[in-house]
Amino acid sequence: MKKVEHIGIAVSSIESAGAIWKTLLNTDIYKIEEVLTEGVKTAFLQSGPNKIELLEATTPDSPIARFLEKKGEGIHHIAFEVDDIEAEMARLKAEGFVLLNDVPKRGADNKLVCFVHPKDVGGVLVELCMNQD
Ligand SMILES: CC[C@@H](C(=O)O)C(=O)SCCNC(=O)CCNC(=O)[C@H](O)C(C)(C)COP(=O)(O)OP(=O)(O)OC[C@H]1O[C@@H](n2cnc3c(N)ncnc32)[C@H](O)[C@@H]1OP(=O)(O)O
Ligand SMILES: [Co+2]
Repeated sequence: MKKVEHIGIAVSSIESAGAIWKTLLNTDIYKIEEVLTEGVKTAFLQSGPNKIELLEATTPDSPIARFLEKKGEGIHHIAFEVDDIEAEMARLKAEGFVLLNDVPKRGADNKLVCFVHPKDVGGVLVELCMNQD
């Protein structure tokens, strides 16, 4: 794993949470993207080398909708950048981690992603992501 690529934050509304984060970080949202397969709308802000991903549910059965129902707004996942997602998935699987998708799937920002179950990481949902370009 190379570095933390982004921190994902579940929000009820990108409009209202975005306003808070824009003021906090003193920067604008530079990209808004909907990922239909995850049932989410994402908004990205950059703070120095760090990236914040705000996630709003777009469907009632989205992982973000379920998370908001159970836990409310807050940190949803930590994403790590990897060079070779399939190799990293194989390594983690061999180490006994439960992966939430068997093959890499399309994420936001032109990335391939895979999630590791939070029950295997002390209650933290981990995302692996790899640039597609
Ligand atoms: C935009 C694309 C991409 C990117 O490019 O960055 C994204 O970031 S997409 C982000 C949204 N997508 C996902 O989260 C996909 C992976 N998540 C899942 O597959 C599910 O959410 C889950 C983690 C398997 C949980 O689903 P499910 O079992 O159906 O939900 P429950 O509500 O029943 O939860 C079971 C259990 O897990 C705990 N949980 C759920 N989410 C999280 C979380 N984010 N962090 C920590 N723990 C989480 C939940 O509290 C339950 O625990 P118990 O109550 O103790 O059983
Ligand atoms: Co993410």
